[in-house]
Amino acid sequence: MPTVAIDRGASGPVRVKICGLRTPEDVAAAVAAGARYLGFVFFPKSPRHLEIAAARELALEVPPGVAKVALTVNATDADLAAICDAVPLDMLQLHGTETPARVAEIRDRFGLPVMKAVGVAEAADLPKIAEYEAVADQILVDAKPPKGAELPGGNGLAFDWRLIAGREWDKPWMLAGGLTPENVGAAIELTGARQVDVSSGVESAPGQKDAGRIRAFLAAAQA
Ligand SMILES: O=C(O)c1ccccc1N[C@@H]1O[C@H](COP(=O)(O)O)[C@@H](O)[C@H]1O
Repeated sequence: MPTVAIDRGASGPVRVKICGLRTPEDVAAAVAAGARYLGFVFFPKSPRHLEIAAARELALEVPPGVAKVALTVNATDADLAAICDAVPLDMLQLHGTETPARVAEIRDRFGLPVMKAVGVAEAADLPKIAEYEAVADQILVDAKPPKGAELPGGNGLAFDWRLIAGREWDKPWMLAGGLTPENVGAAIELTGARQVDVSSGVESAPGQKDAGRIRAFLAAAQA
């Protein structure tokens, strides 16, 4: 059963997702700092990739009330089944080119809330959000990766937040892409985001989380 409510987060502090956790120390630091979502990456090209057994061990350490999110990229049903069977999860984050129909299929088949990432670089990218709102439980509004990028996310790249300033969507949403302890306050102020997601911005090197930067990010997001 999911341990967190999925809503707009209108009341209370801004909710933070720390993504790409790889060690028990990472999990402990994110939980102690007050993260509401923890992301585990299942994408072998990523420096944050986890084997399923390792993710299971980490997920078992997460207290109730903190959502455990599996990030996948164009995963097959077999891949998803292997992850969902072994790892206690609260949500799937789909970060590839999954179509709205595929998102709906995954949501039905695996019985978990789904957050679909939508890449934004210009105003013409925004209508895609509405397409996915119809089938996903949450939308992750992320920076579109540069052409030819190895990773479809986790590149530490921000988009022009003015593109979504004051925008409202029907479904809960989260802001991502190049957020850091230094810029997250401005990003929240400009966009009105009530949920934010970070990976590279709380690392000392790719895949190496930094407990001090995790604390600083939470403090800045919730200031
Ligand atoms: O973090 C990764 O390695 C990753 C790999 C493949 C797809 C998405 C990935 N990360 C997600 O990307 C956004 C933004 O990350 P960043 O803060 O700009 O580094 C975030 O949602 C991560 O969950």
